[in-house]
Amino acid sequence: MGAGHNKLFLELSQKPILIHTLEVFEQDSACKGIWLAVKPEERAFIQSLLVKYNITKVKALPNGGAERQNSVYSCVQKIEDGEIVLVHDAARPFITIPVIHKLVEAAEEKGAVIAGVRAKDTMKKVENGVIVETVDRSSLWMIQTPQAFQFELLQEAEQAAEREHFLGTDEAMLVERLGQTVYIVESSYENVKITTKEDLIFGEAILSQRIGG
Ligand SMILES: Nc1ccn([C@@H]2O[C@H](COP(=O)(O)OP(=O)(O)OP(=O)(O)O)[C@@H](O)[C@H]2O)c(=O)n1
Ligand SMILES: C[C@](O)(CO)[C@H](O)COP(=O)(O)O
Repeated sequence: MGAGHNKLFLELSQKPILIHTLEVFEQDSACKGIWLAVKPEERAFIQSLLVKYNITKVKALPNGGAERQNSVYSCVQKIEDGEIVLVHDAARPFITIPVIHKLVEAAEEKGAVIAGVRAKDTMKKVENGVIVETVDRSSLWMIQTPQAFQFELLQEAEQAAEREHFLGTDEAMLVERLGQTVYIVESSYENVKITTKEDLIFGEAILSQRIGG
């Protein structure tokens, strides 16, 4: 993003991205608690934001790690018990309560369910600037968060990955390694991960359309 500081503090419609994300879970009456991994040097500022925006469901703010998976592990260690746990990127502020509920309902039945959308573009595998394969996109999905799991399954998957020094790019990979089936719930193309500057423009457009409509 090149923001010079944590991109999650950048504002969309005069509110930090982090707060947009937290507000969705705050407003979801089915959400019993939020565990938020933070950089130690940002903890006090984040606590002040939670007070300012009246975010009340945060149960703990453990230290995050070098990689996303390490941060998730810190949070999972702090959760004492639970039924369904959702892992969500703070950088995906446009998640909606209906998608969250679809995930939770499916996870209650199936154990492991993740959000995703179908690939829209033609997909090719490229090596050293050369096309090596055109991949059949009919079975390709772009994976998002939330990723929802029965708590004990996520705990087991996280502990196994930690023990075996396996680093994945999402939680489903850790559960797949256990031989467990992971299911998909169709989400929305609006649930983007704010990654580059253009995503801020998409984000403002999504918000103005939601407020306007
Ligand atoms: N060490 C890390 C890195 C990322 N995340 C979480 O993972 C999400 C998705 O990661 P992303 O934003 O893509 O990665 P960053 O490394 O934070 O950002 P960037 O790629 O823009 O530098 C972040 O919103 C944050 O919630 C985390 O908890 N711990
Ligand atoms: C979990 C994720 O958001 C699914 O798309 C993504 O894999 C996170 O990856 P990042 O490299 O940490 O952004």
